[in-house]
Amino acid sequence: MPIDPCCLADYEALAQELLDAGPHGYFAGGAGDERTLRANVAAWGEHRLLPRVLVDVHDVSTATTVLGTPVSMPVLVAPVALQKMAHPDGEAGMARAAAAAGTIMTLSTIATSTPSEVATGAPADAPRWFQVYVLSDRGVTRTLVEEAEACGFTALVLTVDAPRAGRRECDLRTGFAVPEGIDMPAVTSATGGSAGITPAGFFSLMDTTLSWDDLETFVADSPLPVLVKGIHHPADARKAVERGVAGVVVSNHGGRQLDNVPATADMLGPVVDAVAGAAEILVDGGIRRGTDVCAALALGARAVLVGRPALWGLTAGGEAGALQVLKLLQAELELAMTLLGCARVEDITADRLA
Ligand SMILES: Cc1cc2nc3c(=O)[nH]c(=O)nc-3n(C[C@H](O)[C@H](O)[C@H](O)COP(=O)(O)O)c2cc1C
Ligand SMILES: CCCCCCC(=O)C(=O)O
Repeated sequence: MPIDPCCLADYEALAQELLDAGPHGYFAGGAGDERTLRANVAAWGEHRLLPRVLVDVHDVSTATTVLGTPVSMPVLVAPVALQKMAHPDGEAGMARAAAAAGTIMTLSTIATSTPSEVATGAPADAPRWFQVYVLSDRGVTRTLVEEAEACGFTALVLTVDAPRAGRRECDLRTGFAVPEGIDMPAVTSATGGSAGITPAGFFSLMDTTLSWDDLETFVADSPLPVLVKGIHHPADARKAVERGVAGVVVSNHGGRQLDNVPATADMLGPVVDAVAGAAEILVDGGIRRGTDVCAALALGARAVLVGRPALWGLTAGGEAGALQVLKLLQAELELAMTLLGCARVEDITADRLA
């Protein structure tokens, strides 16, 4: 790595230097005018933290549990497609990094490795989640989910905010399409090959009839706990909980789907209130600092997920780079907790927000 990165923005700059314009635009870009993409980052900074002093912080721990699984910190790795396009270590490298950091990695349906490749390429006992896109060819989706279940993945994350691709103008400008030599097994199963496919082309494979009844059936039939990802509206969070989900991920897909929706920092509180403890609430979008994690927890999230930051680490240094990013976030979180007067994650409560 050319410079010694000391914050996530440094990894972002490194990744931009390393990637060609097409892949960089695909990874970094958002939808439309990218208002939501920018707002996601900015809004965490608007939730100011209010420390308590003279609290014993000689032994601060970032450890917690998510859906009952112990993790070293309330920071998980979000599902991100096409990781071998960032670095040859790909999703297996990301899974090893997450395992070494003591946290959970979520494998995308649109990964460049199958669930079994990731399971064999990373420590067997590390908890991993599988993200589900329901394609029109539901057989492809079913086969992947069954593979993930058989390989020991411990939860399913059903993404519901992407019946079509958002208007991703970076991709339109660069003419981004998946390069030769990068295979996405799910796409190859559905279409016979993945080279040359565009994001809009991929999303045209989605089952746009997906409904609340489908969610109910999916949850009822699943041997694994199900989280629903891409919830914006508090009433949808309640509907999901009524259908039995174990967790709700407040997410706008990193500002890549509908532009001009609120930042996730601003959607989180109303969802927490609507769910009222009936399921765990996670949030992603724009988390770039340990202080952002504190704000999310103070607003009621059980944990956060990071998408691009982990990907920038992977781009910059493969598995080791992704691990550095996760460790950096953990160190920032531990410092923020110390200065906030919170020795334990559960001490980060609403009264720590100004
Ligand atoms: C390049 C890229 C690919 C993504 N691929 C997926 C995906 O396959 N499935 C999914 O549910 N979300 C996907 N997401 C959304 C992320 O899971 C997550 O919601 C988002 O990245 C969080 O915002 P952040 O990047 O600011 O942390 C993707 C995001 C990016 C940036
Ligand atoms: C060309 C592959 C597109 C995969 C789409 C994955 C995704 O969710 C995203 O936001 O991008």
